Amino acid sequence: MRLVGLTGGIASGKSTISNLFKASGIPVVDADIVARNVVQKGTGGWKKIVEAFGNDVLLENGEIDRARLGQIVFSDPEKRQVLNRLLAPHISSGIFWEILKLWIKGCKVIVLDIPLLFETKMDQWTHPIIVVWVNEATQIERLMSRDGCSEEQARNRINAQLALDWKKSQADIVIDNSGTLDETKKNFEAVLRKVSEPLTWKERLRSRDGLFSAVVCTAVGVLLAQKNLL
Ligand SMILES: CC(C)(COP(=O)(O)OP(=O)(O)OC[C@H]1O[C@@H](n2cnc3c(N)ncnc32)[C@H](O)[C@@H]1O)[C@@H](O)C(=O)NCCC(=O)NCCS
Ligand SMILES: Nc1ncnc2c1ncn2[C@@H]1O[C@H](COP(=O)(O)OP(=O)(O)OP(=O)(O)O)[C@@H](O)[C@H]1O
Repeated sequence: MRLVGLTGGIASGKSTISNLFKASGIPVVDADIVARNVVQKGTGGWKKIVEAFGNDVLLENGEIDRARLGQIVFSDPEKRQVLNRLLAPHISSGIFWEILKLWIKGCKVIVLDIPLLFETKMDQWTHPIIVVWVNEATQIERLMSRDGCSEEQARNRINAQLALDWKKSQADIVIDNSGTLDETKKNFEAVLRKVSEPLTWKERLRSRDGLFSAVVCTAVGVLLAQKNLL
């Protein structure tokens, strides 16, 4: 099994690229969706948030008021660290279960769309690592227009993550998404070819079928050896 890391900066275009992967038949685990599921009303993550941040971050229906919590944590690094620390175990185990489900199905290549791949050190589990990069002016412009936020709020969100240029320097593959969507789709074709290359031996052993073959071969080997010894 090949675990492809997909990351970048906020609003750099990760979801745009993960949609292209999905359209090409490659399954994607989306850490933002996992992070939303683990804080649904009544879950362990929800309880921890209410304990730490109080009822002020709840909507009338009891769900987390994401806009309110976002305002708090993106303007206060200490509170953001608290939130990160509380949710990290829930998010990583949620991602693990999603991978396990796809492994059981026999998927050989899985894309992990994780905005904080480097920040959470999950990069060590993925190869290759794809970084979706945009220049800063474009990133701010797209973030403001998508989320309807001010430039200051956009900069706060960008500064809550490691620098996108540094992430770019750590990437195996960089997708420059500063141009038009058509240009990005064209760049994506080469990336898809690279990601879909035949699995290495190690990756094959990590896949469901590879592990099954290894177990069968070992069992047959042991049986033959026992027969020869008798
Ligand atoms: C703060 C919250 C409530 C804001 O919710 P909101 O719906 O406005 O944003 P959403 O969840 O869609 O995230 C949008 C983007 O913000 C960035 N982001 C989210 N959380 C963080 C964080 N803790 N630090 C830095 N950037 C973050 C990511 O690039 C993400 O793609 C929410 O982002 C959250 O619960 N974050 C903590 C969980 C987390 O770490 N998520 C990232 C998964 S790796
Ligand atoms: N090449 C492009 N040209 C124009 N707009 C784009 C391009 N790529 C992405 N966008 C737009 O920019 C915004 C951010 O893109 P997207 O949601 O894919 O980023 P993201 O990295 O997944 O964001 P987040 O970190 O918040 O999850 C969206 O409104 C999207 O439609």
